[in-house]
Amino acid sequence: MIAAVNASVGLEVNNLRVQFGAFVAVEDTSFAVQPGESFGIVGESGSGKSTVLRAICGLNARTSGEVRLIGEGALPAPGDKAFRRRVQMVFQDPYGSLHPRQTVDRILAEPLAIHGIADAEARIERALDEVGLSDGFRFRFPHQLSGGQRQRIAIARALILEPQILLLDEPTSALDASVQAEVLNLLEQLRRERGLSFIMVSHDLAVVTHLCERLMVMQRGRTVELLSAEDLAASRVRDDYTKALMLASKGFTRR
Ligand SMILES: Nc1ncnc2c1ncn2[C@@H]1O[C@H](COP(=O)(O)OP(=O)(O)OP(=O)(O)O)[C@@H](O)[C@H]1O
Repeated sequence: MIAAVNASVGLEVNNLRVQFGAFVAVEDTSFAVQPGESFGIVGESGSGKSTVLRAICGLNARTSGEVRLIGEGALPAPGDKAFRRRVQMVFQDPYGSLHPRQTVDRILAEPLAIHGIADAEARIERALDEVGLSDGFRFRFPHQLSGGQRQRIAIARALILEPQILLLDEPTSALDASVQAEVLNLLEQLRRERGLSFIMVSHDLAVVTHLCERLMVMQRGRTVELLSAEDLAASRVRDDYTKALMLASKGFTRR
């Protein structure tokens, strides 16, 4: 396993607003994720959670507001190639996000080629090892993997550039309960070992509180409240919408 080589880096979002045509999907959204922190974004479908993650990566066309890294030393701005290397995204549906006609080997080599990194062999081997898959998986296609294995490959692809922040968009929602727990535990282990910061989106409070220390609740593109996982577990919740989400999340318990 690799120890964290760089100090942890966090991220701040100020007054984010994202518009699709006349529709405002996200507005007045501000939050800060401290270096090494695990931060969750929850809300029902369509509340704007994924749009916030995509905005951080610069993937939405009409976006205003500020996104910046926080931590020691000179840090790259969004739009810089170095920012994209430090901030990596893991998508909800690994079947959709992994190229169906590429072997694992090529899937993992691609980001290295884009960023001009030479020691592909060693990095691929290490990334597979870190997500608990042996070298024997290197030449399989996505359809030759289980759902949990596909998600592990998607995580390995995100890790291969040694980022400092992972943006996780419903990383376990396509998996059944036991595999979901395995992948969440793997993510938590990687976060601790690498000193990563996480921003994780989910509609499921049980999943978010398994992994996150603080969270933001969103409804119709706006922040309902910011609270700690402890507050949530102790039902120190102000807003009725958050209370309704708690009721809807069966099996919601603090880890
Ligand atoms: N490219 C786009 N063009 C137009 N509207 C969009 C686009 N992307 C998202 N939206 C709209 O913005 C709103 C927020 O979408 P978003 O995907 O961020 O929600 P979400 O909370 O992540 O939902 P889910 O949990 O279902 O993924 C939705 O009403 C969606 O239809």
